[in-house]
Amino acid sequence: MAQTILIAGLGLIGGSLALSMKENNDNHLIGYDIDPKAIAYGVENGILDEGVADFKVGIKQADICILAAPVSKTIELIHKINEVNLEKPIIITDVSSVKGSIEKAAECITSPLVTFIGGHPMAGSHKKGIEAAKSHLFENAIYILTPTNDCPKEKIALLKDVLAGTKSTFIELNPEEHDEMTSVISHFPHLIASSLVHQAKSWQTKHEKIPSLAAGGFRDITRIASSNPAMWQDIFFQNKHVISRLLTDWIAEMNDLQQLLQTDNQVEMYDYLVQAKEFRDGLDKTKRGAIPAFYDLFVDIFDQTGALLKVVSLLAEKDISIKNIEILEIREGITGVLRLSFVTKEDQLASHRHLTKNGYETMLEE
Ligand SMILES: NC(=O)C1=CN([C@@H]2O[C@H](COP(=O)(O)OP(=O)(O)OC[C@H]3O[C@@H](n4cnc5c(N)ncnc54)[C@H](O)[C@@H]3O)[C@@H](O)[C@H]2O)C=CC1
Ligand SMILES: O=C(O)C(=O)Cc1ccc(O)cc1
Repeated sequence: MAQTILIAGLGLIGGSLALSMKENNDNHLIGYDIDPKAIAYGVENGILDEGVADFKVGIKQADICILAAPVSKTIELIHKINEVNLEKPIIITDVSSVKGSIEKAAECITSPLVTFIGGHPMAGSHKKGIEAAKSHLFENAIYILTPTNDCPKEKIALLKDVLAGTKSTFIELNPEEHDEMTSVISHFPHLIASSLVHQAKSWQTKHEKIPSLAAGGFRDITRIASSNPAMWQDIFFQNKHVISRLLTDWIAEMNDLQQLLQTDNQVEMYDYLVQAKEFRDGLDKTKRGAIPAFYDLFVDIFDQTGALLKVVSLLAEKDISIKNIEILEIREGITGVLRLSFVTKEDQLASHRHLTKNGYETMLEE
């Protein structure tokens, strides 16, 4: 049955969810945002069927409401629900990167017409705003739901059905598990990535060439530091207890490493690196992680006019779609390296075969 869906918060995630739902069903999509420009963009570009200037007006019409504002603003919207005189049953979900504080706010909802099911699609980008929204953003990603134990199964099934266009895989967790796990694999790494960038920035005062030396490894490990600072600041404070615990463990571990260096303990340092490599390599052998990554292929090229075009044309011949291209280590007149990213392993392997056949030296990222 067609549903009326309100999306409150029309940014990267709200906009992408709207697009993914629009492609796959005939539901009526209403959008609300504190920024009227986001609503106008959604309506003018056919992402939404309708915009509303008042959250309370939108939620009264909706069968399903998706809260997609920053976490702290989503909590404020949840508190507003009690001010609305709802007239029909509604499923309310959210997309926040933190679930404990959201669940706590949802416990305050008094209306028996509301079923609250926390949600978190585990995909994103460094961009923000509805202009950056993509219908395929959540494809192959894990979509976490945090229903309470007494949540009716048919309501969970209906929500999954409405979100089917995301083409993500749903898993159910409780909010505590969610906040610990996402802290380990997403929130805390973000904090460390930003701190590494700060370290490079402060050493730049001594060595001004640091930015031009910052190569593959540094760029890989700090990529996420380029994401939306306002969003991450909010996430850190909403999940501050878990992040704080991880930070304490991390500081202790850094002190241990300092100790190994100062006591010239090469054996234990080697062991530390081997264990990290084994765990990291094991991650790649199992399934792709919760946040979709890409399959990379490194291709040696010569810095000649048209070198990039030649590689791209060869892959186009085979109808292979490239997700991302990065030129690494290019220096005038000598070989450089292209990093090509693919969505599937098949595309990665087919590109490897085709480019090798055409005389290119390539290296697969295993
Ligand atoms: N960006 C990412 O990579 C991911 C973000 N998330 C979560 O999604 C949520 C939204 O993030 P993005 O879409 O990336 O942010 P965004 O900055 O692109 O969009 C947020 C939107 O919410 C609107 N907004 C702010 N306060 C509001 C309020 N009180 N009422 C209605 N709208 C309001 C803003 O005007 C903006 O349009 C956050 O809770 C974040 O934790 C979840 C997965 C990935
Ligand atoms: O691309 C990445 O590595 C991300 O970290 C994207 C992301 C950001 C926030 C989330 O809550 C979930 C996923």
